[in-house]
Amino acid sequence: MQYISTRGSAPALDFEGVTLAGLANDGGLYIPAEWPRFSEGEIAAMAGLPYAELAARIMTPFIGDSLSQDKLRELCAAAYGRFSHAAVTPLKQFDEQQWLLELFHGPTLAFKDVALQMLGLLFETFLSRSNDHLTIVGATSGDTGSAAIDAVAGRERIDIFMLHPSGRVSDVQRRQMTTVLAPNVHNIAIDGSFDDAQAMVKRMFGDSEMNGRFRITAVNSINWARLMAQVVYYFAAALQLGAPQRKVAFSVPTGNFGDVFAGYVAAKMGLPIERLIVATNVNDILHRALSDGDYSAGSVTPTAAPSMDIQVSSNFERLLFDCGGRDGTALGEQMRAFEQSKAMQLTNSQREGASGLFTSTRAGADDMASAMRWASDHCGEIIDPHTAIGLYAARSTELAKNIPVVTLATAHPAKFSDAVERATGMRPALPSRVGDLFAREERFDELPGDYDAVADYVAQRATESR
Ligand SMILES: Cc1ncc(COP(=O)(O)O)c(C=O)c1O
Ligand SMILES: N[C@@H](CCOP(=O)(O)O)C(=O)O
Repeated sequence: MQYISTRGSAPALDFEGVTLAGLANDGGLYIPAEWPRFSEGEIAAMAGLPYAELAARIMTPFIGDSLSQDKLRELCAAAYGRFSHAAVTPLKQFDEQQWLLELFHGPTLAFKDVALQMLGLLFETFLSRSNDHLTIVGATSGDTGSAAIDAVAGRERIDIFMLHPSGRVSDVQRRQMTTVLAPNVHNIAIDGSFDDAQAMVKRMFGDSEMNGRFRITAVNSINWARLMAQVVYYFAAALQLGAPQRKVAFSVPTGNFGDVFAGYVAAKMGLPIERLIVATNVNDILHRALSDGDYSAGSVTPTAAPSMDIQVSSNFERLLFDCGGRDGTALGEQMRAFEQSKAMQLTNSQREGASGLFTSTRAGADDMASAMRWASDHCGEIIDPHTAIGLYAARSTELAKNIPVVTLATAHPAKFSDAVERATGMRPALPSRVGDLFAREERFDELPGDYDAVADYVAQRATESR
């Protein structure tokens, strides 16, 4: 399998190459040169497989000969062996049509673990071949940070620098990052939003001095391997609900467009998906883009679903590339203009391509709180604010009654206990697997939202640790 850049001028790479590269060197994102496709019979044969085996089957065509089948199965068993639920991503029924896919049974209580446990092992495997050293530079609105840190803390050939927006993540989210005191973990609170942090990370990839000296890679969903691993749970859920004979819809709480793009990939691979519902909070650039073509970023409004407080959604570029005729040169121009003006209008082919599968809904604070109360009052389930946005969108989208709608439960409610308590009157307790989080020492540095300050910090620490 070869991967190409959405901006058309970076070299094509194999799976090992894209995993270690993160972002393409023309500023684009890597995407498979063509979509692998399973037949209906091949999909039917996956029903009932244990999660780790299903993961190996789905990942095989993307990995090509970068890993042997034995090694791939070993890594999947290790990655998904750390989940606290035997099903890894269990499915629950809410009513005749509504279902919940719980993606938060990993070590850091959010869906990010599903991909990052695997990515940490992939980095380790590929680095052991070259004896090289990697510098991970990532941005987080709260969940990617802890999941990535958990996946690589203490690994000898890796340093991780994680930027979070100061004061804009929950206490649990911050502590899950800042109480990991392994010497290769460097937490930075920046003065700014997640978008500011993400822009600095992308700029560092294009900074030939930094990238040349430190071999920078990504743990954000700009890294293709993240999305590949997220495709698996769409198959897992749909197979339980009758796929490939029955179509299923998914409602996905969306920020950086990675999770829902993994659903799009599942559809491209042959999974019969009726609709992908993109659920946003008031930071609704994706809702505006999908409903009337207006992709223009305003300033970020802090909400009770902080992980979705994002305006510039990295993975939307992958969709625009695939739906808009895979013209990297044209998309490169369109994206560079967007980076300057922070506004663009989707082309007709991009809009038509997206409308076949995607629909979108924006949820305000009251919509989110009422969805939390509905889940609690009618189904006895406490859900987190991000999941609530997905559930609100799922329940407000008109679909035929025989189509099951699966809301992705992206985080454990205890990560956002204040917001959950405000909406439902109930305060969810932290599961014992995160331990004594509030008794642990924290360590992080604060930096201004300034690229040079962050680059100097990374350069100094990365040099010291070699
Ligand atoms: C809990 C939670 N829900 C939803 C999202 C949105 O997912 P994505 O950025 O893949 O669209 C995030 C952050 O990414 C998150 O942490
Ligand atoms: N919500 C995310 C933001 C980063 O998204 P990613 O999926 O691209 O890593 C977070 O929690 O950090």
